Parts: sequence; structure tokens; C-alpha cells
Amino acid sequence: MRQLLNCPAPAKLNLFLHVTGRRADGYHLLQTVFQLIDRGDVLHFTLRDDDAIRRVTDVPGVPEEQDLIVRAAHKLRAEAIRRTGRTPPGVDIAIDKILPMGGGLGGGSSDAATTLMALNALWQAGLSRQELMDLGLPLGADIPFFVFGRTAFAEGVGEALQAVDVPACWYVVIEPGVAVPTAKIFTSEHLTRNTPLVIMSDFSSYLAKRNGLQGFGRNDLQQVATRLFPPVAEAVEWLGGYGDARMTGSGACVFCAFDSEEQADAVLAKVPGAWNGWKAKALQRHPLLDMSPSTESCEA
Ligand SMILES: C[C@@](CO)(OP(=O)(O)O)[C@H](O)COP(=O)(O)OP(=O)(O)OC[C@H]1O[C@@H](n2ccc(N)nc2=O)[C@H](O)[C@@H]1O
Ligand SMILES: Nc1ncnc2c1ncn2[C@@H]1O[C@H](COP(=O)(O)OP(=O)(O)O)[C@@H](O)[C@H]1O
Repeated sequence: MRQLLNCPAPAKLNLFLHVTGRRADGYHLLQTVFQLIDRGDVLHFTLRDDDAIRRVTDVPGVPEEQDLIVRAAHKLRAEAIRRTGRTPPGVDIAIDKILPMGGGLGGGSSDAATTLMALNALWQAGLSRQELMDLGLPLGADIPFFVFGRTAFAEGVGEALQAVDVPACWYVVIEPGVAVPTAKIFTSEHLTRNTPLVIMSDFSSYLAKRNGLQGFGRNDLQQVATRLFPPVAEAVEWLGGYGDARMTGSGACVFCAFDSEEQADAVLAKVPGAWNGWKAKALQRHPLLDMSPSTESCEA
């Protein structure tokens, strides 16, 4: 019988994001806290009778062979063959694309991470979580975090991860209606690249003292993005009227934390019609974290 798995690919927010230096290969060194939220894409995996890997949903602007989902599946298959000597069955992958592209929500990376976790289980490839993280890193710096699957303090380009506890809260997120290309932000002459290093306990003790998420650090990419993309600046200014509003990742989305769903709803009701606004709950763990093919998060 053909096996079908329906698997969530949640978004992330960067609660702060400091650019602390640059590697010899030009990639930037970061410090950030990645927060999973309960909104994301959903992927559907159906095993095939042959060995083809197919994306069966059209994603405008992303050709099938360039899709991180398809590239991740091919990488895992090559590794599975190397380990087991067997070619795993092919798979049709459908996607409900909810997250905006170029939104700083990590949609493409999360899709790829979910693909690695789901196919590792479906194909019984046997890679450990760390091995899946290592396999994903060359495809996207956020992929190891999504495989790691817990709110995390991250360093390096995002691959050195430590789990961190943050208070439960709700977020209002605004999509300002522009897609921000990550490379354009990192190559800007206006980017600050020397923010002093913090240690994880600075963040943790800040949270403990303040009993809330507001105010630690900043997003160094924000001043570049707001300069280049005025709608991002407008969203930061508007949402900033209700709390510490920030951009996530390299943009374009802007978020603000609230203690309760009611507070988030009250702000959401006022979001100007030109923007897509929504609320999401902070997740401590990725829904697939404890996945085996029979778990409920990935429904057969
Ligand atoms: C900024 C972050 C923060 O979580 O998220 P997003 O805004 O993309 O969600 C990530 O570090 C995004 O990492 P990743 O997903 O690998 O970025 P890509 O779009 O592949 O990178 C495009 C280009 O940006 C530059 N880049 C990216 C990451 C990094 N740490 N330093 C860089 O200099 C590189 O020139 C790279 O070729
Ligand atoms: N499955 C995918 N979903 C989204 N984007 C993808 C996917 N595969 C490849 N991409 C490419 O990755 C780029 C970044 O997308 P995404 O990860 O959603 O945004 P961001 O990096 O801003 O969080 C897209 O513009 C697209 O070209």
C-alpha cells in the first residue's frame, strides 16, 4: 500500500539577530534566537511505485529542480543509498504554501527540514538528528535549526544551536507585501557587521528579570531592509505603536510579542487593510521532533 504522510513545516521568528563578523567565504557570523511558531506550510508525502522524486504542486517563481524540498529529498536519497545499498522508493511531494517567500519566516528552510525528517522516517534511512542537520546546512543556514526543533540560541551562520526556554506568548505578524532577497541585505554597504558578542545567559537572565520577551538586542538587518524597502519601515512603525516591533530574519515580515491571545487579537483587529496580518502562538518544540512514521504529528 502507498504510504501518505501529512507533515507541518512551521515558521520561525528571529527574536533578535546580531551580525558579529564575517567568515572567509563571505558568509556572515550571526547570533540569534530562533522561535518556532504555530503557523506554517504543510507537506504531503506519497510513496511512488518507481524511484522518481516529484514536487506535484506548482510554486510560482520556484522551478521544481530548484525547490529546497526537492533538493533536500535528493540529498537524503543519495545518503540513504550510500548507507543501505538500496534505492528508496520514489515520492510525490505536495505542498500547501502558506508562508510568504522572502518573508524572513524561513519557509523554504522549514519545508526542506520537514522533508528531511519525513523521508528519513518513510525511507527508514536511519540518519540521526545531527546527521540530518549536517546534511541540510549546505542547502540553507536555517535548516539545522528546524531539524533541531526547539527554540534555540544560535551562533555561527545559525548551525551552532543551544535550546533556550522562553515564556509562552502570542505574536502578531505583519506581511508588508514585499519579498526581501536575503543576499541584497547581507551585501549592503550599510550593514553593521561588528555587534559585540553576547552569551546565551545574557538573554536568559534578561528574560528572567523582565519576565517578558520585549527589548533584548536588535535585528541588525532591519536598518538595511527598512532603507531599501519602505513598506517594511511602515510596518515596523505601525506595529511599534503597540510594543517592541521588529523585523524577522532579513525581512520582510515584522512581529511583536504579546502576553495573551486577547492582546494579540486586539492589535490584529486594527491592522490596516493593505497588509496581511495574523497571530501565531510560540511553540517550544517542532511538531515533528519526536517523529517516527506512526506518530500523530505526521498523520498517515
Ligand atoms: C537571515 C536568516 C536568519 O535566520 O534568515 P532568512 O531571513 O533568510 O529567513 C538566515 O541566516 C539566512 O540564511 P540562508 O537561508 O542560508 O540564506 P540564503 O537565502 O541562502 O542566503 C543568500 C545569501 O545571503 C548571504 N548570507 C546568508 C546568510 C549568512 N549568514 N551570511 C550571508 O552572507 C550569502 O551571500 C548567501 O548567498
Ligand atoms: N519550498 C520553498 N519554499 C519557499 N521558497 C523556496 C523553496 N524552495 C526554494 N525557495 C527559494 O528560497 C527563497 C527564500 O524563501 P523563504 O525561505 O521562504 O524566505 P526567507 O529566507 O526570507 O525566510 C525563495 O525566494 C525561493 O526562491
